Amino acid sequence: MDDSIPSGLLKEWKIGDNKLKKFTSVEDVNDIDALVKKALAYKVNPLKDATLGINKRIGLLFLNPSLRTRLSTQIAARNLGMEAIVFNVDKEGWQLEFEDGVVMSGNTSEHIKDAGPVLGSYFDILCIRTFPQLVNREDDYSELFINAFVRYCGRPVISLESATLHPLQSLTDVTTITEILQAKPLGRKPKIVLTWAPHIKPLPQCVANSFSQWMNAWKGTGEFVIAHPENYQLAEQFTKGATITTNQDEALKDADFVYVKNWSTYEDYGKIYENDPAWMLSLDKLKTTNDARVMHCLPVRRNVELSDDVLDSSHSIVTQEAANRVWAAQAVISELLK
Ligand SMILES: NCCC[C@H](NC(=O)CCC(=O)O)C(=O)O
Ligand SMILES: NC(=O)OP(=O)(O)O
Repeated sequence: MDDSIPSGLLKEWKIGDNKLKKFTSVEDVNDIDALVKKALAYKVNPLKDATLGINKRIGLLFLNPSLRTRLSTQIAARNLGMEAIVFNVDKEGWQLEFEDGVVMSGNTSEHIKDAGPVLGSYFDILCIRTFPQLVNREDDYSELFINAFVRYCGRPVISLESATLHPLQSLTDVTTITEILQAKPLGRKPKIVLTWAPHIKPLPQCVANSFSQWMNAWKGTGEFVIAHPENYQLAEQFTKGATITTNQDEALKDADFVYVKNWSTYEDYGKIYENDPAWMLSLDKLKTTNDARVMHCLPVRRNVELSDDVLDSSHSIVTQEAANRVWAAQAVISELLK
């Protein structure tokens, strides 16, 4: 499949100014398409702003594991001339406390109120990954960790996936869809389907929430459909505007893009109610689609969430999607550097 960007298009692109101050949600972005164009322009010419971040430092703090986010963000920063320092707080740092006013007589050794300003003195931009606990919905959905981080570090913050959202992933996803449609235009806006998939562990709702939020905000979305089993509805604040169904076959009809993701329950929070393998996308199910491209943020559990025959087929664009993480991160960092 040809996934290159037609070079003529690049000349016509006027890349707008997003005036980003932080990047924790689609709500921080004024113009999604401008950011996407910026990402695709970096893909064509990775080093076009190679000195923009010279003598600047970006700190990447991980409270949870990562492959793509950590590496692509470091590469993106390097392409802009920045020094990137990764800190695995969960393994190498003091255990951080994020709640205000607590008596710190338990496991946490350092408050974000103290660590935040210190980190802010070391770095020009700070990034953090903090998964949800999946125990108390109110706590997770208040985004306690990333909000405290934003509040106390005094620097522009990039979310590397928080308790409820994964905006760098979603920007990449919109970028990848745009890239594919530019290489092979449909002549109409695409039908995009987010489908739940089985998994063995209770997973965050972040990627699904975030994809829904971006799909609903993006002008390029034609029809956006979310398919999930009974009792797997996501938070309405992110899905409002989407068509929601429990009939996966119905959702898949004529789809141009199918985004596959597991999430745990939102209402009765953080549970697994359903693991019917019938929800796993197969080549057979893709027959009613418009030769759909299949997306997944990765990591993916093969033959649980997605079958080998789909992942290893030409439908799958998961590698292209993951590769594009670099350009999305580079677009965001460069906006924050301005
Ligand atoms: N950053 C991308 C996804 C991260 C996380 N997946 C996971 O934890 C998968 C773990 C596993 O399969 O063991 C999620 O769904 O939000
Ligand atoms: N998609 C994604 O965020 O991957 P990592 O968890 O490996 O960073």
